[in-house]
Amino acid sequence: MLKAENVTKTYNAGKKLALDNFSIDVPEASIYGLLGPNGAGKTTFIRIINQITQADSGSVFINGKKLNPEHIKQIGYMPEERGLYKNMSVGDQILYFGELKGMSKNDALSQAKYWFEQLQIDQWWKKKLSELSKGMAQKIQFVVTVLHRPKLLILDEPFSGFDPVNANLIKDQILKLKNNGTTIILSTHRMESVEEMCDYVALINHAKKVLDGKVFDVREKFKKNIFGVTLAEVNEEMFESFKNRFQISDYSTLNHLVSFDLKNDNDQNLLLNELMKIGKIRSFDEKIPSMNEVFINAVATNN
Ligand SMILES: Nc1ncnc2c1ncn2[C@@H]1O[C@H](COP(=O)(O)OP(=O)(O)OP(=O)(O)O)[C@@H](O)[C@H]1O
Repeated sequence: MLKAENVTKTYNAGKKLALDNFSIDVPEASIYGLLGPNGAGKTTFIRIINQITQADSGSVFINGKKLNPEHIKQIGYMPEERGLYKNMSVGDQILYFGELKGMSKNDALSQAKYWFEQLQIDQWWKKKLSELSKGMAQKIQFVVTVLHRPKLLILDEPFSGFDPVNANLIKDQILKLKNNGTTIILSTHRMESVEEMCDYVALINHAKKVLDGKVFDVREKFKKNIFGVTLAEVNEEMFESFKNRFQISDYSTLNHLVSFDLKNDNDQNLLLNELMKIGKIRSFDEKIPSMNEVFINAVATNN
């Protein structure tokens, strides 16, 4: 749905390179995580898509068409620094932003009604923004972002400021939007959200893309052939000899259970066979690195 080809952007008359030949492909109706350390270039890319700033070179396409001002109405952008008017009422604010996106008043009202029900905020219409808490205001910002039914939704840290219950509420709404065909770019530092929600990710470091792909494939790529094992009723003598033959790390004994991580360069079925002789197998699973580990690893190796 969105394609970026060799996008390069500099600031300060070319002295500061913020994006260096950045290319990605965002499939339709997917959630695409845009990750990277502070200052990597994520916001710069998002601003280019939103036409707040222009790339020095390279191109961005939406559904095969070169990015142009007509696309703005198809995009919903929730920036990290939220931009609502403190002294305006919630209702007026929503109608104003709806109008900016080309909606009729009636359409904006009926969409607002839908979202106010979904987010359980029916009583807030007449309140001033200054009367709302940070999390409450953020719900309004979310409504403003999705009101005009954008085909492309760009969310920058959408969960910051929400308590766990409201974060879940917003997460479910984002997943629902995706299931209904919206394409979503999610920029976040919360790796657990990436694991839970994203289909694809790209990681930017020092202005360059250092990896991209399906979340599952990216995690698989970083795995180190480590298996976690828990055994009960362990034969101590056999376990000692096993320990001397295989590489064991993170060993612990608790409530008659022995758990350890095992680096396995052998066939895993053979390994399981060996383990079965030592005790009763309670669990045996391959350790796939978390997105947090992938992030730290990828950034460390690309510094
Ligand atoms: N208007 C600007 N003028 C000069 N330099 C800028 C400007 N905006 C961003 N930069 C620089 O460009 C680089 C990329 O910044 P960007 O805001 O895109 O990073 P980011 O990945 O969004 O970071 P964060 O996770 O902290 O939000 C940084 O080194 C930043 O200092």
